[in-house]
Amino acid sequence: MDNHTRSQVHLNKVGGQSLVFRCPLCQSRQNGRKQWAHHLATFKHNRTCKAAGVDPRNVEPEELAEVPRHTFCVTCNVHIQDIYWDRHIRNAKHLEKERFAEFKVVLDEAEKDKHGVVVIGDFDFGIVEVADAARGRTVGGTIKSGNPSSHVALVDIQLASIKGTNRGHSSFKVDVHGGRRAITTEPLNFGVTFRQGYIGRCQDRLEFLFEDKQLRTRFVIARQLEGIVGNKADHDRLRPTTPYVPRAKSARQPEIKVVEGVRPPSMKAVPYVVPLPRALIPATLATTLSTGTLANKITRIRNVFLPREFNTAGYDRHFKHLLWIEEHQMERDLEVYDMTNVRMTTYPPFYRLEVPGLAEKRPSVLVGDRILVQPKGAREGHWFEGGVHAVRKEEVSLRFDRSFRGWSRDQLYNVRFKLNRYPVRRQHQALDSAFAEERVLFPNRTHLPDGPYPKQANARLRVVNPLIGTNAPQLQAVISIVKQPPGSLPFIIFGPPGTGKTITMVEAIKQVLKNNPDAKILACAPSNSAADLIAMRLRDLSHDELFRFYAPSRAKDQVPHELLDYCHVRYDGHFSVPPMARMMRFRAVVTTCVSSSFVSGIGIPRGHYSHIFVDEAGQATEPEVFIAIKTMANPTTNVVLAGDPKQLGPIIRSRIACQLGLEISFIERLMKREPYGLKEGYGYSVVKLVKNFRSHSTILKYPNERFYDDELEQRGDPKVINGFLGSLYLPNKDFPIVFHGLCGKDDREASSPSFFNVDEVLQVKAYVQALRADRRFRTTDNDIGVIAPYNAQCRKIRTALRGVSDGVKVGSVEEFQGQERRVIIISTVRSSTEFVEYDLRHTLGFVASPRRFNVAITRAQSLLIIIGDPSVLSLDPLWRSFMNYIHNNNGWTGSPITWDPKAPVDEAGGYDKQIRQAAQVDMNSFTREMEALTLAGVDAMGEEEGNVDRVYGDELGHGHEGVTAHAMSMSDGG
Ligand SMILES: Nc1ncnc2c1ncn2[C@@H]1O[C@H](COP(=O)(O)OP(=O)(O)OP(=O)(O)O)[C@@H](O)[C@H]1O
Repeated sequence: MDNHTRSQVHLNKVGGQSLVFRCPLCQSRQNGRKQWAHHLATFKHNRTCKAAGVDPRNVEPEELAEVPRHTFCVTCNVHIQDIYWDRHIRNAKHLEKERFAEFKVVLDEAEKDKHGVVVIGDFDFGIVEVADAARGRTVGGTIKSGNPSSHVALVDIQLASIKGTNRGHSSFKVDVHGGRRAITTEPLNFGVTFRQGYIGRCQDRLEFLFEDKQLRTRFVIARQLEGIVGNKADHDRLRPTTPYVPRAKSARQPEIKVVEGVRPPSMKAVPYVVPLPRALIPATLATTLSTGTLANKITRIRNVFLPREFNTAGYDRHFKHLLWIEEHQMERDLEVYDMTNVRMTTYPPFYRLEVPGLAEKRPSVLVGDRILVQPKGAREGHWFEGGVHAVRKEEVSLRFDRSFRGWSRDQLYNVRFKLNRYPVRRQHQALDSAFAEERVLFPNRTHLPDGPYPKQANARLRVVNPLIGTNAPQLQAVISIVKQPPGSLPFIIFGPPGTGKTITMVEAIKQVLKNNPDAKILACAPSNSAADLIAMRLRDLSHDELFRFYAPSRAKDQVPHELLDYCHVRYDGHFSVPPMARMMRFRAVVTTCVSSSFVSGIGIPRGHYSHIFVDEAGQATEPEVFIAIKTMANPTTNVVLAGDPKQLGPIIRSRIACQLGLEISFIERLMKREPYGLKEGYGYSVVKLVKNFRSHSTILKYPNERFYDDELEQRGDPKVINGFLGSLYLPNKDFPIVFHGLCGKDDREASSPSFFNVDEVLQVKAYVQALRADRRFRTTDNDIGVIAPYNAQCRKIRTALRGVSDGVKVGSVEEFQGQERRVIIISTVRSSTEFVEYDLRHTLGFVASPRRFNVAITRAQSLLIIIGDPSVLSLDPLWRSFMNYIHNNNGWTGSPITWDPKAPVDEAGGYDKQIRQAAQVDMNSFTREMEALTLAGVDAMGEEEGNVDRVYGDELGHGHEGVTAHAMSMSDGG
C-alpha cells in the first residue's frame, strides 16, 4: 500500500468547507481569509517581501480549491486541520502509532487458526527450576484439520529467532516426525522442549507454514513460546505486586494560604544562631522559566538575569540564578507525585499518610520535610502544611497546626509534596557572603608562588601511611599541601579511579595537623558515604580531635558503627553538635558539602579552619562545594580538592541550568585554568596520580584505554588483585571478569517509575551464595558490593539477600563512587530497548552514560561480574566494545551473543541511531518475513515500510536514582 492509499485509511473527513490560499511569495498555505490577513502581517512574510523587493500589501494570494476543513485520524483519534493532514501523517508520532497498530494486526492474524487448521497446545512453560531447565522440559502439541476433505499440507516448522539468516539464539527446540505432510482430521503430534542451563527467560515464536493446495496459497499459524528459568518462591516474593500505573501530572493551582505545620523535634537539634535567608525565586525569573522554548529561555536568562561576564564580581549572581533555575525544575518534578482523593489515618497528634513509591525514594521524603494537605472541598488554594515526623516503608507521619480539624476515616484529601528548601537556602546563604577572593574563585598564573615547589628531599615528613612513602606523586601532593603558604590558590589532587586520591588527602590532613599545631581542618564530600570513608580513615585521631557531623534527620542505622563515637547524639537520639567550647577544639570536622554550613550556622567564626578539604569534588556542583568555602574561608584559608572529572558529575535536573554551566563541577572548571596545567602547576597547585593500586590489570585495561589514554599503571597488591584467579565462577581462570548474559524482564510496580529485573536479582543472589559458600576463597559479606542503577532493583536485591548475606553493600553507582570491594557484581537491569530512551532522558541507567559506566566498572579489586542483557547493552558502542573485550578473553557465560565479537564496533553509531534501527527491525522483520512466505490471497499483509522515527512517550520527567540533592539534604532547620 503506498502512502497515498494509507493516508486514505486514516482519513475521515469531518467539518465544513473553507477557502485555502497559497502565498505566492513564501508558498505557505493559509486556511481562510483571516489566516491570510494574519500571514500578511507577520514578520516572516514581510522579510520574504523585502527579499523579493515587493510591498507586502500588494501581494495577492492564489486561491486554491475548496477543501474540507477537518480530517479525523482514525489511528491517533485526533481532528486535524486539513491543511496539516500531510504533515500529520508524516509525523513520527503518527507513524509510531500506525506501526504498532499494523504490527499488532499482523501478529494477531498470524496467531489465528485458519483454513480449517487448528494448532493446539499451551507453550507457556512458566517458571522452571534451574536444575529442571538444564535437563529440559517438553510439552506436546497437535495440529489437525476440522475439514475431512482438507487440502492443506504442513510445509515447514521454524523458530522465529533462528530462521533464515537470523543468527539468534533460542532455548526452544521443536520435534516433529517426517517432512512435508497432509493435515487431516487425524491429529499430528509435535513436541516443544525448553532447555536452558542458566537463569533468565526466553521468548520465541513457533511458526507453522502451511500450503492450501486448492486455493494455491501459503499461510502461517504462529504460537508464542515463553519460559522462565528461576526459583518460583523467589519470583513470587519479588515480582510486582500491583501493576505499574504511571502517574498523571496535573498543573498545580497556586497556593493562596498555607497554614504552617508542626516541625519535628530534630529540626531544633542543632542550636543555630545564624538565620537562613528565604531566597525565594524572583517572580520575573519564574515567569521566564514558565514560558517559551528552551532556546528562548536560555537566551533571555543570559541577556536579562546573568552577569555579562562570569568573573569574581558576577560570581554570586551567576550561581544564585542557576540555583533558582534548578530549584524551579525540582519543584516541577515533584508535581508528578501530587495525590488526590486519598485518606489518612490518625494516632493523635499525628496523621499517617500512605505514599506509594516511598521505598524507592519516588518521592524522596525525609524527616523534617513538608507535605501540603487539603481536605477535599476546601477553599481553592488553601492548604495545611504537615511537618514530616517519621518516614516508614510506605507511609509518613505528619503533624499539623491545631486548626487542622474535621478528620474522619472517610474524609478525602489532596496532597502536594514540597521541596525541602534548606539545601538551596544554605547555598544561597553561602553565595550571599562577602568572601570573593580571586585566588580561590578564578585563580590565574599570578597566584602561583615564585621559586621551586617544595621538594621531597627538603620536606622531612614522617608519613603516617607507609604506602604513601612508596609513591613519589602521592608524597609530593602531601608535601605540597603541607608546605603551601596560608592563602594559596586551591590545590588539586587529580587522578583516575583507584590511584589513591582519598588516601593522599587523608595523609595530607594528618600531616597538616602534625606539622602545624594551630591547624584545623574542615573536610567534606558530596555524599555521606564518601564523607564516612574520610572519617573512617581518620580514626587514628582521638575523640577530642575528630568530629563527624550528621544531619539530625539521619538514622543511626545508616551510620557505620565505628563512627558513632565520633558523633554527638542528643538525649532524644538525634544527631547534633557538642557545646561550642568542645566544637572549637576539634582539629578535624568531617561532613557532607551541604551539611558543612552547620559550622557557620552555629556561630563558629570565619577563618577558624585553616584548611578546607573536599574529596570526590567532581561529584558536587560548584555552589555545593562553595558552602564551606564561602561561609568559612578567610584570606589565609587553604582549599584542597580531590577528584576525577571523568567519574560521576553532579546530578542536575534542569536542562537550562545544565546548559548554563551548573553541571560543571568546580574541580573541572579549575582544571581548565592556566595554573593547573601540569607543566606550570605540578607541585604548586596540582598533582596527578596515575598508579592504580586497586584493580587487577584485566579489570583496569578497558577503562584505562577508553577514558585515560592508557596512562594508568597497574600497581595493585598481587595478594589482593589476584585473589580470585582460578576460582570456580570464572569461565577463563586467568581473567577475573565475567559477563553473565541474561535475558530478563524490566518491571515496575504500582506508581513507582523505578525499574527492577527479578531474573537479574536471582542471578545476583546465586553469585553471592556461591561466593560465600566457596571455602577456598573465603569471601565475607564486606568483600562484596552489588551495584544497580535503579533504587527499585537495589531494594529487590536487598530483599533477596536478606537472611542470606545481609552485610553485602547494595547501592547505586553514586553510592559507590570512591568505594572499592574485592568483588563487584553489577546488575544492569535493562532488558527492553524501549525504556532506554527513558534512561537517556532522565540520566539514569548504564547505557549511553560513560561516566556512570566508568565508575561502576572501576570499583572491583579482584573480581568483576556483570549481569546484563547483551542484546540491549550491545546497542551502546561503549558497552559493545566492553562485551567484545570480555568475550574475546573467554569471560562470557549465560545467554550467548548474537554478533561477531571480533568485528569492529561502529563507534560513531551512537545509541540513539542504533536503538531506532533495532526497534524498527524488531517490528518490521516479521512483516517482511510474512510477505516473503505468502504466495497470494489472505496473508498479503506486507506493507511498504514507513520511515518510523521512534518516539517514546514522555512519561515521568522527574527524579534521579542514586544520590539526589534531596537524599543528601539536611532537614535540620536553621
Ligand atoms: N601508594 C599506595 N600503595 C599501595 N596501595 C595504595 C597506595 N595508594 C592507594 N592505595 C590503595 O588503592 C586503593 C584506592 O585508593 P583510594 O580509594 O584512595 O583511591 P581513589 O583515587 O580515591 O579512588 P576513586 O577515584 O575510586 O575514589 C585503596 O585500596 C588504597 O589503600
